[in-house]
Amino acid sequence: MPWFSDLFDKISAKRPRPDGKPALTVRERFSALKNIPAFLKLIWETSPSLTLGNIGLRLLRAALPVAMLYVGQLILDSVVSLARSGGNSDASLGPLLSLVALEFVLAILSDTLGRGVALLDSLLGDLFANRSSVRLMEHAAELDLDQFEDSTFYDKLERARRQTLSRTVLMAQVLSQAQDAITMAFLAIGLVAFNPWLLLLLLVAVIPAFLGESHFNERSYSLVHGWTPERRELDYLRQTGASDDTAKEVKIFGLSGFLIDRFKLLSDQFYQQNKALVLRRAGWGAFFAAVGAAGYYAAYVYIISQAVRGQISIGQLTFLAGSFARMRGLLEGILSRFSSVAEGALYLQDFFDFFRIQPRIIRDEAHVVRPFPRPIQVGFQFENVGFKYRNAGKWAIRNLSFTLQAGEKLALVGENGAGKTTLVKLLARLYDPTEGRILLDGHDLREYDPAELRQEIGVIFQDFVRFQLSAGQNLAVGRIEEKGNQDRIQAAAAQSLADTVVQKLPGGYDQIIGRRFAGGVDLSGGEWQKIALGRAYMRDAQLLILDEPTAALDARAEHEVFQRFADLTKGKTAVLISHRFSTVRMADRILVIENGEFVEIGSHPELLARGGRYAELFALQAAGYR
Ligand SMILES: Nc1ncnc2c1ncn2[C@@H]1O[C@H](COP(=O)(O)OP(=O)(O)OP(=O)(O)O)[C@@H](O)[C@H]1O
Repeated sequence: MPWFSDLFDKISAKRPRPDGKPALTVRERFSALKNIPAFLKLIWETSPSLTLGNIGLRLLRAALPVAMLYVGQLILDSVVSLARSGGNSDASLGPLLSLVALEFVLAILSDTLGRGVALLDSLLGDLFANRSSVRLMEHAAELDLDQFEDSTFYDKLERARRQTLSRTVLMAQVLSQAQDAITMAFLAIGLVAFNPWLLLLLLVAVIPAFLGESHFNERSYSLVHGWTPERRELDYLRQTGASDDTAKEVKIFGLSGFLIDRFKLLSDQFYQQNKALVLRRAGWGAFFAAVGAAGYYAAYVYIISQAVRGQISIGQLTFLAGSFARMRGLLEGILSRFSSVAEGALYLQDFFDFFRIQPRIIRDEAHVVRPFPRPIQVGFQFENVGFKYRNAGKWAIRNLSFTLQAGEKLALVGENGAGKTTLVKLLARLYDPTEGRILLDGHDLREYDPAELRQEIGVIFQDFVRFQLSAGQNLAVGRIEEKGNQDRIQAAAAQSLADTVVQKLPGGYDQIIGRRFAGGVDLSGGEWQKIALGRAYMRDAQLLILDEPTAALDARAEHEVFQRFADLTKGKTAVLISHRFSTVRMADRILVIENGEFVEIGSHPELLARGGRYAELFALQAAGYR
C-alpha cells in the first residue's frame, strides 16, 4: 500500500525523509517484523519462568472481559424480569445476588491479574535490559580497533545502546498484542452470532486509523534514525560542556558559549522537525478517531433499534453494545500497537545489525593455529609492510622492512605522525597490515591466536587510560586476573616507581584515583604515568612495548625508570618509543622512520657515525641543551 504513504505526503505537505532517503515502503516496514521471533527468543532466554508466568497470567486475563460482559447481560435480564414480576420476594433475589457476587469476583480477579502481569513485565523488562547491556558490552569488546574508528559503527552502537530500554516496552507490547487478540476472538464470537456485518463495520471504521499510525511511526523512526549522528554530537556537546575532564579548558578558553550555541542550534532543529511531525500526527489522529466513533455509533443505533423492536433483550443490548465498544477499543489498540510493534521492529533491526558486525582479527580456525613460541627464537620480521587507516587518504606506514630480533631493545625515532604508534599497533595485531606481512619466528602473525599474542605482549600507550578505579586496580589492569594478588601489584609498583605515588595516597592501594567519583584523589601527569608503567610489569610478557613511557616524568624519575627497565627486560624483547634521545640511546638499536617509511637502523654510535637523519635530530636536540 505505498499509495497510502504517498497520499499522506500529498495531503500533509510532502516532506522528504530527514535522512534524505526515500520513505520506507510498507513492505520494508513489515519485513522488519521478521526480527520479532529472534527478539522473543532473547526474552525467553532471559528468564523462561518469568516469561511462562507472564504468558499464563495474560491468557487468563484475556478471557475475563467477555465473561464479565456476559454476567452483566444475565444481571440486567434478571433485573428486568424481576421488575416486571413485581420483584419483592427475597427468594427470587438470590440468583441475582449470586450473579452480582460473581461479577465482583471477576472484577477483583481482573485487577489482580492485571497487577500480576504488570509486575512480571517490569521484572522481565529489567532483566532483559540488563542482559542486553551486558551482551552489548561483550560484543563491543570482541570487535576490532579499526571498527571503533568508523563513525557509522558508532551510530550503530549508539542506536543499539539507546534501545536496550525501549526494547522492554516492545516486549510488553508484543505480549499485550497476543492477549488482546485472544480477548477479541472471544468477543467476536458473540458479535458474529448476532450480526456478522457489525464486524465488518468495525474493521472499516478502524483501519484508516491504523494506516495513519503506521505512516507516522515510520516518519518518526526515520527522523530519529536520520538524526543519530547529530544526537551523538548533542551528547558530546552536553558532556564536553559539563564534565570534569574538560572543565579546565572550557573555562580557560571561554568555550561554554560556543558549545551552548551549537547545542541550541542542533536541539532546536530537531525540536522543529519533530514538532511538525507531532502536529500532523495529532491532526490526523483526531480525524481518524472521529471516523472510528462514527462507526461505533452507527452500530449502536442498529443494536438499539433491534432492542426497541423487541428482537433482543435489554441484557443482550448491553452485552452487544459493550462488546462492540470494547472490540473497537481493542482493535484500535491492536492495530496501533501493531504499527508501533512494527516501528519497534525497525529499531530492533539496528540492535541486531550491531550484533551482526563481526571482528576480522580473530583466531582463524580455518588454518592451523600455531602455539605462541616460548621463548621467541628469531623475532618479528616486517616484510614490506604498508598500512592505511580506514577513511584515511594517505599511508601511515609504507614499504617497511626490518627485523625486531628476539631479546633486543629497539627504539623507534621519528617526527610526530611518522608512524611509530601505528607500527606498534600492528605488532600487537590491533590492526592487520594493508600490504605486506609481519612474521613471528618465520610465520605470519595471523597464524597465531590473537588472544595469546596479546597475552605475550605488554603495551603501554602514550594515551593510556586513567581508570577511575583504586590505585591497586589501576596497576592490576595490566593483568586483571591478578587483581587480588597484592604482592604482585606491589612488586610492579616498585618497579615502575608507582610505589612512591601510592605511599602518599591517604587510602594507599585502595585509594580511588581520578576525580570522577566521590573521595577520588587526582594525580599529576607524571604520577599517572608511573602507575600506567606499573601495568607493564604486571605481565610476564615476552615483548614489552612502551610508547613515550617517560614523557611526563621528571629527569630523575626518568633516569631511575630506565635503569630498572634495563634490568627488568633482560632476555626480553622490548620496543621503546621516545622523543628523548637520552632514553633512546640506551636501546640496542634505533629504527628511524619518516612519513611511515624506513630511513635507517643501527646502534646509537653507529647512527651518529653515519651522520644521517638520526645524527641530525640528535644534534638538534643536543643544541637545545647547550
Ligand atoms: N586512528 C587513526 N585514523 C586515521 N589516521 C590516523 C589514526 N591514527 C594515526 N593516524 C595517522 O597516521 C599517521 C601516523 O600516526 P602515528 O600515531 O603512528 O604517529 P607517531 O609517529 O606515533 O606520532 P607521535 O610522535 O605524534 O605520537 C599520522 O599521519 C596520523 O595522522
